[in-house]
Amino acid sequence: MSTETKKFADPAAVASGFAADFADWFATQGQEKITIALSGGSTPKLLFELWGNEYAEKIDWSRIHFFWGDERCVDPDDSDSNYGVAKALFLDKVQIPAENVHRVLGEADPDEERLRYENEIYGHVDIDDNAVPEFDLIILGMGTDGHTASIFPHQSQFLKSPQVCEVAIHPETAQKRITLTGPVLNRGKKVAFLITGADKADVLAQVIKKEGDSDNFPASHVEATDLTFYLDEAVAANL
Ligand SMILES: O=C1O[C@H](COP(=O)(O)O)[C@@H](O)[C@H](O)[C@H]1O
Repeated sequence: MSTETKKFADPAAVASGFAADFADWFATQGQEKITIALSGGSTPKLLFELWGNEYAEKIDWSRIHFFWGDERCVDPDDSDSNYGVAKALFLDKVQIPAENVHRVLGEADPDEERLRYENEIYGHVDIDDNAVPEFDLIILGMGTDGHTASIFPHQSQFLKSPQVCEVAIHPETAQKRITLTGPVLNRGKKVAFLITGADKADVLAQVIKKEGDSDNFPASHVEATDLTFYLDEAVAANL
């Protein structure tokens, strides 16, 4: 297992640093089809803008199949939709076949969609001996409460769920979400956290140092074999 921490001056530098590493990693991938789970929220927006502009012609996007680590149960054109954000900033700007974009149907019944999405994942992603999907790359974020994907502290049972996806509930808004579970996050062949902002510095230090309340933060339970934290100076202040 290798865990690396990379620090950058600000959120824009985090996005550029990750995008550059991503391009290098992509160049080493021999397989025709590459499976990637994207994160949502505010942090990856700068990355999506870079991919949609500077990297539009630099990557053969047609080899990539995109999935989502989590999605809010809203219409795809709702401003809360993780898919909607990626589509507007990036997917609409690059040459990628529509069939390579595997969005969670946020507008569907969550319990039915959880199962449909699991099948969609099984149709494209390698699995291990225990039928756990192994994405080539999973990009994650972390909330101020230590949640990752949509595994929140009050639903930490999803960290060990035998399912591929679960229906999560946001602790404050009660918004339903579909999330990949802990075993799937941990089986990602490569996992990258992009985390920025002073308001997450305290929690991040506990997550990385495995101190304090770290056990209660879902992000601290991601233990993939190839794990990298891309951080800005503000969030890395207490490391
Ligand atoms: O709700 C979510 O939160 C986390 C962190 O988001 P951020 O806005 O603090 O960057 C994100 O990773 C997840 O995908 C998203 O749905």
